[in-house]
Amino acid sequence: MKQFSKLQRQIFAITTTLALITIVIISVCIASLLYTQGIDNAESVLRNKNRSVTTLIDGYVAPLRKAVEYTGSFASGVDHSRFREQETQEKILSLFEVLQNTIPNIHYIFSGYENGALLINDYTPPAGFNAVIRPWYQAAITSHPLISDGIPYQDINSKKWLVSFGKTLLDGDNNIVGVISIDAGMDAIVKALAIRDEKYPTIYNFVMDTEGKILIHPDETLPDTLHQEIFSHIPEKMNASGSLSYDDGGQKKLAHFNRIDELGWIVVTEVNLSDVRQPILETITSTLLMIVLGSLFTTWLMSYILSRHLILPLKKLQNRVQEITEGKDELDKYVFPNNEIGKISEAIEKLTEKALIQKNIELKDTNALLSTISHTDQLTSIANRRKMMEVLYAEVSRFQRKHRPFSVLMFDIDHFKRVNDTFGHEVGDQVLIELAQVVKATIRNTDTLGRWGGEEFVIVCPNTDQKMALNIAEKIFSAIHSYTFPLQGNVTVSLGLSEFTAKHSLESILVEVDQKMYRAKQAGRNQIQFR
Ligand SMILES: Nc1nc2c(ncn2[C@@H]2O[C@H](COP(=O)(O)OP(=O)(O)OP(=O)(O)O)[C@@H](O)[C@H]2O)c(=O)[nH]1
Repeated sequence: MKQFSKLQRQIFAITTTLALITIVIISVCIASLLYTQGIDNAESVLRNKNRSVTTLIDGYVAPLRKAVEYTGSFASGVDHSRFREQETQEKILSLFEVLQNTIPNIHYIFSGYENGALLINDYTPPAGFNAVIRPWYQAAITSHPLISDGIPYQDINSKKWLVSFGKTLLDGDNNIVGVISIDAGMDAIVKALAIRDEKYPTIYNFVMDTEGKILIHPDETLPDTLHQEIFSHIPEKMNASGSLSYDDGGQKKLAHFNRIDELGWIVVTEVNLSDVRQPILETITSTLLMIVLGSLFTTWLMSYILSRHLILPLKKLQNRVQEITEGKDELDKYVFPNNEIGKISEAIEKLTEKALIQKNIELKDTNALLSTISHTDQLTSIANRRKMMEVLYAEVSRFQRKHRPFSVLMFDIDHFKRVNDTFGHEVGDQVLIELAQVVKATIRNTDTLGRWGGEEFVIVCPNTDQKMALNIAEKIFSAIHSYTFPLQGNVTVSLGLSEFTAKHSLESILVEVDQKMYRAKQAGRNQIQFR
């Protein structure tokens, strides 16, 4: 699994926290905005529906009321005060017929008179019929001189819902002689009220009168009942229209009403609040979901971009520094970005390289010093026994590969114990130092002089056969003899030498020169043994 760096986790934590805070703030704002908008929208739907139903009812009723006005006026050419005359009755009935045929919604058009008589086409009133006591007659009298409010009623025979408008008929002296009335079918109105809405399935319309009595309702069992719940919420000082919310037996409702004053009707359009809230909550949920997903994606994208621009160069820098310190030849191919981080990274990279080069130089110097120390005799500053072994090993190898001759000389100061005993150890040391310098000055640069131990010395001479070695030994002898040491004067040495041959090994030639040196001692010291 991919390991995230600490910086990546911190960037992710910061961006996520900021995103969550933003999500919460935006969510609350958007949720309240959407809720308010949703309710406004529902109110606007209610208002529009209510208005269209009201307009439809208005349009439906207006010609009927006009017909009532026209029929009852002298403009129709009928004098209703002469209703008892046969000729007038025929005139009235033929006018009714014309109106019934031209205005589509008229179910019945009829007139009643103060003597109880009824004038109507295609209907025979039952025996003893008295127009004056009929509700439509009384309503028109009550509303005089205006047209009576539209009163819905169910026809006994057809069971159809009808609405009735009536108006008083006057003689020349403005005395009431009867009532003209039109009954119109309410099918179209009931149909308009019953139209459903796809978005809000519980929307419906109904009509009630100014006392809260339901006049027309899609549920045909309800007319003639009181609707106290909504009526109590409609403002007493009656506005032409308005919105309200109320509690209808535990069901919260949102409603809009419109008054049709000339009918005394209130058209109400209402909907269950839960029905309105449902789509709002769905919109809020889906919107918030999109916001959350969008924000989380943006957060991830921000983290990714920040990581690419901030963390990747730093990681590469870390790798590069590691590679430099590990001394890798081929460095990562990554090119740092052209920004502050890239510039800092390049500077650190250069600094690391510089520091490493400096360290390497110091290390080389230290190693060289260590090598010198480990190969140098502390007292005389010439090669020590370890160095001489290395030189010998190298010469033996070269001899074996290239058959290049070389010789080994070993010498020891004669009676050195006496020097120490007579003049002290420090003088002895000084003799060793000076002797080494004298010998070193005598031999070639290519020859290596080393202290083998105590007062014993070894010289390895490359490209030197036995004869040449003897020559060197004699030069050394002559140099030592001619050197005068400050306190003890002259010293002598006993020397053994051998040329390395194919029969020798590194160990055997050392044993051999040591034995020759011993023989020189035995033979009286201050001499060279080469056989
Ligand atoms: N001052 C000093 N003396 C040393 C050092 N190394 C060895 N010696 C002395 O060298 C002397 C060697 O004595 P011996 O082995 O008896 O040899 P010698 O007295 O030189 O006699 P021959 O070799 O037989 O001629 C001893 O007294 C050692 O203490 C050193 O580094 N400094």
